[in-house]
Amino acid sequence: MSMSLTPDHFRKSGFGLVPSPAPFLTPRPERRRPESRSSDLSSNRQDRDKEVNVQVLLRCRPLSDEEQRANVPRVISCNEHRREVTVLQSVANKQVDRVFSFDKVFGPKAQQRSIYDQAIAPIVNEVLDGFNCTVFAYGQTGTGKTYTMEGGMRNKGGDLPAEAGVIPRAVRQIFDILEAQNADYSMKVTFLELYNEEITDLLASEDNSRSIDDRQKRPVSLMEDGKGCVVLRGLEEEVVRSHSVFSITVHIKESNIGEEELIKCGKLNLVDLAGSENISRSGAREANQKISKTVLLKDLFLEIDRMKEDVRAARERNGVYVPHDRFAQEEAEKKARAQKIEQLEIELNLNEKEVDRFRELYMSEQEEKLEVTSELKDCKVNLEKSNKDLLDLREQYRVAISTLKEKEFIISKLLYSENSLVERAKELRNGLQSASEDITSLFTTLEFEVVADGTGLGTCQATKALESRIRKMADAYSSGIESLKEFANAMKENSSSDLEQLNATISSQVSAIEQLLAVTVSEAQSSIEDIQNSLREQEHILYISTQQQEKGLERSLRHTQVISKATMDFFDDINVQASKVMNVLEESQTKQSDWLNNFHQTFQEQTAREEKQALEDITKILGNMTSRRTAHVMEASRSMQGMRTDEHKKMQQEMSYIHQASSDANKELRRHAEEVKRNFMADSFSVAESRVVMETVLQECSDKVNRSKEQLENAQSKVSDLNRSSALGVEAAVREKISINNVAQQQFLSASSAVDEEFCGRTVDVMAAVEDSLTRDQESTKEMDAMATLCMNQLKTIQEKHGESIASIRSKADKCLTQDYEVDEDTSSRPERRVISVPSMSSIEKMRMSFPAAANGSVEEEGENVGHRLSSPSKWSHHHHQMTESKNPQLVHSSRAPLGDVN
Ligand SMILES: Nc1ncnc2c1ncn2[C@@H]1O[C@H](COP(=O)(O)OP(=O)(O)OP(=O)(O)O)[C@@H](O)[C@H]1O
Repeated sequence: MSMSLTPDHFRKSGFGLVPSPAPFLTPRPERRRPESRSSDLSSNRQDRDKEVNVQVLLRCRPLSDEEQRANVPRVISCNEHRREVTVLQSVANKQVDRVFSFDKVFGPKAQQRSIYDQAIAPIVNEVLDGFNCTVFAYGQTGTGKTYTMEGGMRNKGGDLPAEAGVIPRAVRQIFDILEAQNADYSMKVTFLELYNEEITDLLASEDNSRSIDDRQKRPVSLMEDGKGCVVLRGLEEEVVRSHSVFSITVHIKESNIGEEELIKCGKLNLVDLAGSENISRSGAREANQKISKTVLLKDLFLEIDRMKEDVRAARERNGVYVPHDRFAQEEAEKKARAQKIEQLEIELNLNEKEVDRFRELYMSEQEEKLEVTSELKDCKVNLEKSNKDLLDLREQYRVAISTLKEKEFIISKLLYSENSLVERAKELRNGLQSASEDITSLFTTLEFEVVADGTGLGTCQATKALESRIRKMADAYSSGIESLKEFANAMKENSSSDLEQLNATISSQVSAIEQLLAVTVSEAQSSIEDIQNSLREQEHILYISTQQQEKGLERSLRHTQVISKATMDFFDDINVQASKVMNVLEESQTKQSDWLNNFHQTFQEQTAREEKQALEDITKILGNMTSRRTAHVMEASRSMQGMRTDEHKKMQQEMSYIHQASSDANKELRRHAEEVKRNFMADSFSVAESRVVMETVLQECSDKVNRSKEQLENAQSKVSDLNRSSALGVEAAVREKISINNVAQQQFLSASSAVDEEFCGRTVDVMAAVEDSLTRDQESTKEMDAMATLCMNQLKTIQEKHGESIASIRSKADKCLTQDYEVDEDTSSRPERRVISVPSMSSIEKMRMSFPAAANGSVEEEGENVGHRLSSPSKWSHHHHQMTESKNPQLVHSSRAPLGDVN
């Protein structure tokens, strides 16, 4: 037997038994897959099934007890591993074997369970996945087709027996799987027999009697088989020619997607074909003997489908019944439904208008979005431009800052110099004041000296003091210049420090501006990012709302289509029913008209006959004729009443049909209307939601744009304020410093000019004093020269004339010197005073003036030296002392000990 898993209308599969010279069993090496042989069949099955829709499997039954007893030779050898069947043949004592390949080979030891698990269970799984599959058994009579498909049905306490075939196992597997999945399902089973080109529903109880009757009527020929046995030839052929089709249709509720219910529908046909050798042998299909078995099977399947369609149509026809009392109600419901449909159409129109409005709103929002995007782009461009301007301004600001730094440095230096100069000018002024006081005191002293002394010695001391004062003044002037230099340096340092301070202030302002700019830029960027995010969000929301609207539209369209289809079906049904009613009415009218015609004809014939008879016997027949007419009319009216009753019944039946159809349509319409209403409510709700969300998002977007605009304006105003304030601060500081510098400069100039004037005045005074002292010195020198000449003459005279009176002269000289010394003795501790207190030459000369003229020659010589020596009083005494010691030892000696020589 071979089992073929063949394609059905949509897909698959088959089964076949026993090798025979059939097209199925031709070697097909292209179907073999060596690489997949070793692997598990069940695991590879799905992959193969994707490519191969028809599989041919072979099952070889074991030899029966009878065959074993008869020692029937084996003619077939199965190789399950290689999936090959070898037909053993010996021709002329030569072994000529033929090898056939199949998709799967089951040997004699294969059990029902393993065959089912390997070959049928995957197909049942695919049926439960929603595919249509067919398994049919094909082979010669007695090869085990029925055993394989049905098997032993003996039940062992609820479990399937080991010999149970494909059909009970498939049913059991389907129930087990669906119950395990706790699925919501329905299963329909038909068991049809195709017998003598007629279909019999084996599960329909009322048809059994007829088929049994039909079969009982069939002639059976009783024949001898030549071996002493009797064969029921006719019965055998007819029985083996029957095909059986066991169909399982499964509807499984898959899941709900929204309002829709998904239902999987799968169908499994398990076909047990008639013995393959009997079709040609029976003679019933002589014309088809040459037809290939594929064509035959196709024929059979088409016929099976046709029969199934007939059965379904018959069932549907018989199942539709509309009671009369529901007709009026359904009519009313129909009207209400029509109104409802109108209302729904109006609502649908309104919905469509609303959808159009939403679409326009969406388009306008898209346009607004585009505008916002363009504004954002403009804003970006402006921002970039302002950033560029800001960079330029920053560069200019940096240049200005560097210039300011330079100027500030110079200003700080100048300020420091000015301060130092002022300080130094003050010190110098003090110095000059003290110097002037000193000079004043000096002049006072000088005047005093001049007044007190009146000689060249006081003038010399005054000159020395003047020189020392001038030196001091020069020192003070140089120190003042030094201090001025220091003051200038200090001013320079002060200027640099001030400039550095200014620089630090400006740099801090610059950094503050930069920070402010950075913060502003980051804020602007964050606001731009916020705007972009909100735009993206808006896009997303618009996209979602559009999708939802589209879904809602699709849903409403679908429901509208369903409603219109249902309405169309309903009106078609009504048309059909109306046409049926019209047919019935026409039929009844034609029947009535026929009957009336017949009646008229009969009436005319009878009237003619009666008229003829009436001529013969008017009085006798007239009464009979009247009674007969009355009876005839009564009969006609009765028959008409019966016909009308039938018609009324038919009409009632048709009206009940219509009522049923309209109630069904009404229900469906109501359901669809509710569904449409629900969908519409959901759509409107989602649209309102999306509108609210879009409005809020747009509001947020506009708020963000306004905020960013305000931030930008704030930043710009802050930057400008900062620039202005920094510029004003810098300008004010610079002006202040410049004014301070100017004031300091003025002060410095005035102080320096005052000091200069004072110094010049002092210098002029000193110079005048010096000149005065010089002239005085010259005059005193001249006087002293004259006096020295006079003294020298007198000394020469004194030396020449009188040496004796030296003692007296010495004593007198001692006395004079002692007196002079006493007069000129210095009371102060200063050495100058001691110098000044040295006895002057005039006093000596005055003393000499009292001596005779003999001593004048030696005095003249000495007087020249004394006159010269007077110009340098400090040296003079010393030189005079030496001279007296070297040139006139007597004089020196006498000067040291005047009284000694004299005595
Ligand atoms: N694999 C098997 N193991 C044991 N017995 C089997 C096997 N296959 C078939 N048989 C037996 O062989 C006999 C014939 O089988 P079956 O009636 O199923 O053949 P068939 O092909 O259906 O014949 P037909 O075409 O006349 O219907 C039966 O008695 C059955 O029990």
